[in-house]
Amino acid sequence: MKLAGVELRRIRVPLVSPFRTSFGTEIDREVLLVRVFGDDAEGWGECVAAADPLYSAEYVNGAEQVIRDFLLPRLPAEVTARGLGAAFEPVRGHPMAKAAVEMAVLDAELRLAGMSYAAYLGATRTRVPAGVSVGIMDSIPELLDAVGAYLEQGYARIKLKIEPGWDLEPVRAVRERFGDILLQVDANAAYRRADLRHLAELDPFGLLLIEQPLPEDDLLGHARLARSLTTPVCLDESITSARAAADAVTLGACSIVNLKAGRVGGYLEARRIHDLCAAHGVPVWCGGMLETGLGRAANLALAALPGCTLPGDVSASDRYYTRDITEPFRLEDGLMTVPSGPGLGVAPVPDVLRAFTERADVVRL
Ligand SMILES: CSCC[C@@H](NC(=O)CCC(=O)O)C(=O)O
Ligand SMILES: [Mg+2]
Repeated sequence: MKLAGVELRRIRVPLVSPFRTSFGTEIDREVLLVRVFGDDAEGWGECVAAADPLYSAEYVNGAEQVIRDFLLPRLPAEVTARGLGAAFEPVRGHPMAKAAVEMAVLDAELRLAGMSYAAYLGATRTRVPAGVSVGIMDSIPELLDAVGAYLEQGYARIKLKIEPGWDLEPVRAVRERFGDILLQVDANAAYRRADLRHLAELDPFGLLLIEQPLPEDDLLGHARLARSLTTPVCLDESITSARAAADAVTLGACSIVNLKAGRVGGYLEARRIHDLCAAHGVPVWCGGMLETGLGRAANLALAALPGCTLPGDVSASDRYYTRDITEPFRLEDGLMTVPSGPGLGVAPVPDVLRAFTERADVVRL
């Protein structure tokens, strides 16, 4: 399709409560939205890079600059989402920036074609079970209250953020209070090879998986850990592309993969990782980056692919936001409905978007 321009919009959305991980605490989300428009369509993309480069090397101000200065000048006159991989290839790295542009172009294309993200990606379900990510808390009682409330709401799986000093005790407390619920942990690379014996003490708790215990570039450390654990190792930050996924699985560094479009450069690469893992019997599930309803819509389409056999971090809008910029996604009977409208199937609510907007400008092409 022919694009006339791209709007870059920065919004700030408060979180319902602080979200603490091993790499820091977020109290609000500074989000970069990308809106592409042409004579016959528009499409929305959400950049998942946070304000600070703590989850990975990207950060929202940097992503915005990379999009302005290096990606938009490379947009071909006739643009397709499939063609962006080659167009953006000369730009090294910056997968979250690239993913945001691709997401917007794909949305515009699919709205024009009257096809949903779910249909395009190959979703096989119209509703998916939702897992929820629970941050590090100040006390065990506070954690148990939060987990109890999420289970009350119907979440199918609990994921606990852990770090050295907050791992065995919270897992034990949740197991003792709530029994054999689906339970997993995510360390966001907080441990080191010296901690392998300590991490093996998680085995008795029957966790679904332990997510990214070691640094993203330590595949051999994860392979050594995987050989010493009964708990499956899942990788997140390490899986930066389909090739990285193939290498991690071949090396035995993981037996489960967290799918995140922003981390791998877009939903097309995420689909390729899904297909590769499915072909080798490696379960995948859709991870999250505290997306607004725009990214949530695309993630639900991804979560509905056949290889996504574990509940994803695809929680309802109110897990993070009192007001989402789209109509809120709700959890019903423990399930999230996959949008079925053209493209993302959702769009920002204008007056809510205006209320959260800090600045916006259009880059004419
Ligand atoms: C700010 S933490 C974002 C990355 C984290 N994401 C989550 O824990 C799930 C977030 C969500 O529910 O969107 C992860 O490493 O998997
Ligand atoms: Mg993770």
